[in-house]
Amino acid sequence: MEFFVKKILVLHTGGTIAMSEDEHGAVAPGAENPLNKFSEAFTDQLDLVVENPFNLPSPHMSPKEMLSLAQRINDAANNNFFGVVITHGTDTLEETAYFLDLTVTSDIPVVVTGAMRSANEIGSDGLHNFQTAILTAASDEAVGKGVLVVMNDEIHTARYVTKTHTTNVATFRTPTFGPIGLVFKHKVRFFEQLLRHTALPIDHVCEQVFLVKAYAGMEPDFLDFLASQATTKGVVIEALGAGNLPPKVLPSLQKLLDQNIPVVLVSRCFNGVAQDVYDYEGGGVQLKKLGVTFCHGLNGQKARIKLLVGLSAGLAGSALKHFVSDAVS
Ligand SMILES: NC(=O)C[C@H](N)C(=O)O
Repeated sequence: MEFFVKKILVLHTGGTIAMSEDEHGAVAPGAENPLNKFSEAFTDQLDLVVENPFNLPSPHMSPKEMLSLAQRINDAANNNFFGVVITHGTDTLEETAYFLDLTVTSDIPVVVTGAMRSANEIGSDGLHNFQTAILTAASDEAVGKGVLVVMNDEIHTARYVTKTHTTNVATFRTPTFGPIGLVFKHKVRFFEQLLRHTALPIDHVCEQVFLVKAYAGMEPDFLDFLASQATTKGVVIEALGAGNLPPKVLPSLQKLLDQNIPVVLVSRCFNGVAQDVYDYEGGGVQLKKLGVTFCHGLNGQKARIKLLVGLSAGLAGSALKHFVSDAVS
């Protein structure tokens, strides 16, 4: 029987996993990504093709870079790659991972990973995460699971995972649902499966989609400002509790909706799903009647990515509402 060597595309994009610490403890990128030294590590079992599309701290990442990654992955899927590993800074990793989840049209495993400690720090987690991400991307069970985030021996879905700690290596968690698999010493095990959605291929990104967090005593100024800007394409609001807002902002929401600017609501709570439960002034029942779209199950930054992808794909009106409101669609 012919021995089939799986071809894995590795895309290094920067972040702490590609950085080192200096003698004063400051962490920064160097001229060479330290992970490039380890590309040979799996060559007898896998054919690793390594590319360095950019070397950015992830706060420098934007939907334009995310789109170029999606295009490269779609291209790789058509060229006999079994899977893809992306190394990425952790600050915005969940946004890139979810963007790819929504826009990569193939079923091949796509695994995003990063590190909380840079390459030369004691207890550095980069190489281990890189290795387990490769193991996952090469596993037959990862096919058709959507984009995955592998960190600290856990496998999370791009749709629900979030960064929960500023520095701890166990920072990536999936509130409400939990991880869907684990990486054992030499094996990948899945325990759950996500309801899949159909990806939306896009060829450009419309970036003027804003994210606003609600708080006690919120004044309408910021939403009014967004409503006054001709460039505003959409607004996501992290609302209070089950999905409520201070009454003072209702006229600003009306101004946005009157201009057909979609307003999407999620909860600022760490767990749970925004719903139209309360019928007091500013409560979810009234917000829904006003025309606000409730996004079920995503956090604010991911609802923003979903709205941005929907708008970039040309969706509008009820089609956009349906796409954004259901995390599964
Ligand atoms: N751990 C990390 O990667 C954090 C870093 N600031 C980044 O996202 O690029």
